[in-house]
Amino acid sequence: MTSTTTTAGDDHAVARRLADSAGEVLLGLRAARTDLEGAELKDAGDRASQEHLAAALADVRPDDAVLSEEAKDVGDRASATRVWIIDPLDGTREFSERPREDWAVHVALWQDGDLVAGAVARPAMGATLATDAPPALPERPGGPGAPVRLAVSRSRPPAFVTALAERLGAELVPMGSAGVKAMSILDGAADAYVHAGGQYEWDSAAPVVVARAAGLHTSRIDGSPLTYNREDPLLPDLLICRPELADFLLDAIADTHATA
Ligand SMILES: Nc1ncnc2c1ncn2[C@@H]1O[C@H](COP(=O)(O)O)[C@@H](OP(=O)(O)O)[C@H]1O
Ligand SMILES: [Mg+2]
Repeated sequence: MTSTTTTAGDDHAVARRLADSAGEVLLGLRAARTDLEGAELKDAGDRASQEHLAAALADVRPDDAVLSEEAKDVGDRASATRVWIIDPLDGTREFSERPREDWAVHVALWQDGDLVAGAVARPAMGATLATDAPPALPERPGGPGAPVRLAVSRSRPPAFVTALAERLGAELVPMGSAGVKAMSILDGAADAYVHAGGQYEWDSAAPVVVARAAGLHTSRIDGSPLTYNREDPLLPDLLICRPELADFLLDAIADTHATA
């Protein structure tokens, strides 16, 4: 683990540093353990990143609670005032498919009712985005009239997304990892990320807080707010998109559901 002290940096900087250092652990593991593949590589990655992040958080933020995909949800996390919501390896499948780059580390902080800081590291791409320095949203290539590009899961795209894409004349951009899909909007490679059918708070917390800091729209697919640190961490659907497309996409999603 990288050396840290309890006073080192504000929460935004801590989120970035932890996501980056966990990414280094994962890159090192993937390079060194050429004997591992498939489920063994996935498990080794989940475990190594979880151990790193748990130790780092215990060091720099010992009084805060943690909700992680890879740790038992114990104690009174849901009634805590500060909770780090982490996914040590998002896009686990893609991590195990060398040399794919579409996997991420998610580190977010929830405080007093909402997400307040976070980072999404994309270690194999060398591209971390965080709330300490949110990027400016690039122009849409082709301008406002260009077909909408929807980032979707490459392994389990929600059934309604195909119908939605047909309704919109949109292009599907399949890739792994919720964080990679959300950040692809900030890279200018997609215009929206639509998901439904299952996911958990750790899959979307860091992507959502970084997306919001950069001015993107974030909501459930019915337009209601995404809320975090609930007793049950199931958070099965979301829409993250360029702000000027939000009403258009929410209407189209509602129409698609109405006619399904
Ligand atoms: N229907 C579903 N139910 C539960 N989790 C889902 C899901 N669809 C996607 N996810 C989770 O969302 C993340 C991104 O998935 P995808 O790449 O398919 O879009 C993955 O996280 P993990 O890799 O952390 O498990 C995946 O497990
Ligand atoms: Mg995940």
